[in-house]
Amino acid sequence: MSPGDTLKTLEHHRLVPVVVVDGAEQGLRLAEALVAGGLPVAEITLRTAGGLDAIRAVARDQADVVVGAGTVVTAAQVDAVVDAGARYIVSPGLSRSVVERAQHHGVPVLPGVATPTEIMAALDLGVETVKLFPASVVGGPAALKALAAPFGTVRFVPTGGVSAANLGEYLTLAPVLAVGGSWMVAKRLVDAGEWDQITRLTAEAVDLVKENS
Ligand SMILES: O=C(O)C(=O)C[C@H](O)[C@H](O)COP(=O)(O)O
Repeated sequence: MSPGDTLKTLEHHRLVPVVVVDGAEQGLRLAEALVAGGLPVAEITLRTAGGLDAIRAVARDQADVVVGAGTVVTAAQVDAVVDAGARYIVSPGLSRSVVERAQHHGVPVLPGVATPTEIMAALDLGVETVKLFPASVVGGPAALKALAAPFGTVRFVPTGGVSAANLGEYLTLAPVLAVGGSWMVAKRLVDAGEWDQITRLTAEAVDLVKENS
């Protein structure tokens, strides 16, 4: 899959579940639960020591799932997650070294931005799809609309505080490629092995995306 195709797949699903898992086994179970809910997409974060193993396991055993790496903050982590099979990289902020390392590997990178200056820095680096983070704290859909206005080519993936209650407000905005969020894959559900509940919440979210697209 080319870098452009990966972003097209995210745009097709319009929803990126932000996942925190302890390792390969939880990662695989969670990916199965997401697929069962109709969403073959996962951003597995490096917030846990087992995140990298989970990315590797899902990339190897569940090739239909478009697996990306989240919370990537160093160039060395970019190397590690690409080696593990991550197809896209998400970062909480904008780091030149992370972006350039991802570009070196030919893997799409979504740096986090919260200001016009950061959007311009992303454009300087040749990045036109960014994560708005933390979306609810910087002002939610109204902030996204205002930030996007001067930047006609930029697409956004608002993340942070997105939920079933407000995803429609984001998805109806043209510059929004997809939304990111953790509500359907909450860590407490993962730790409790509530895979059916995760599937149910995922299916509900997928339906909401359809209603709002
Ligand atoms: O870990 C990272 O790299 C992040 O960027 C943070 C996640 O995107 C948010 O934790 C998701 O936000 P919630 O849906 O409000 O939980």
